[in-house]
Amino acid sequence: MQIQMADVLVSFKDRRSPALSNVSLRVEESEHVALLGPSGSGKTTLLRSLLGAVPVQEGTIRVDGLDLASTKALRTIRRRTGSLWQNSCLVPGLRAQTNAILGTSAVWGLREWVTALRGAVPRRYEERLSSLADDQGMGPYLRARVEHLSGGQRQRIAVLRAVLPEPRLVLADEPTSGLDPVTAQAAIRTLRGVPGATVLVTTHDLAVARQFPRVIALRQGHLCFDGTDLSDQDSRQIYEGPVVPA
Ligand SMILES: Nc1ncnc2c1ncn2[C@@H]1O[C@H](COP(=O)(O)OP(=O)(O)OP(=O)(O)O)[C@@H](O)[C@H]1O
Repeated sequence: MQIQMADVLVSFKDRRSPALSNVSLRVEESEHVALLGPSGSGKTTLLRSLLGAVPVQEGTIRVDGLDLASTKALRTIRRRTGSLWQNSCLVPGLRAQTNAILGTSAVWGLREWVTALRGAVPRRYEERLSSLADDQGMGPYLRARVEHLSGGQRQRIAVLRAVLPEPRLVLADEPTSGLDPVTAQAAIRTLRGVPGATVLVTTHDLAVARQFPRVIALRQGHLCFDGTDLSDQDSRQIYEGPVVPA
């Protein structure tokens, strides 16, 4: 899906400075973008704004040409998006595999609900889930209850949940936090493996960001970098330099 943000301002109540200031950017269909920036610079807010989850006081956001100011457009975009957030909320008491398929529930029929409620995986997702889980090293844990998984294992189940419906937009907020380098690599591969999807991933890991064809950075709510190659000097500027909007 194509994303167009024009002069977006997001300001939270009781905050001195806006979380996003005058942000304009365009991301093309199928583009894969890493979003960098110091803690509190507005990365999560930017992702959330694409799902209408934060108050946008000024500017416009269009996803797939649809203006997110419309509730109907928002519903459409949310249906086509797979997302993963920090402290990804998995449903306790359910198996990992049930959590992993939950993102597909909008299209389940009665038989699939019954299968899922029994803790099994509806047939049409079995093969894809098993192959994605194996790639994440999660095959042996699919039948475990999520509260018996480690933080990193839960994170990987959240990755599976985000991509299983084959969304057209993938939004992932720090998907590699808490993962070892090999597992982090697998998580990024899975998130970027949805055919044709536009992918936006926030990260604090420069090595992860450098794997993406495009990197965008925020500093105190302003866009401060947008490019294809992130040099060491660029990264120093993003984290330590003065706030100069791109
Ligand atoms: N719901 C909210 N209410 C009030 N302030 C908020 C809210 N969400 C975010 N903020 C503020 O907006 C600013 C940007 O936050 P955001 O979570 O987008 O940053 P971030 O770049 O994702 O940070 P991190 O890397 O630490 O996750 C911060 O100053 C934060 O305190």
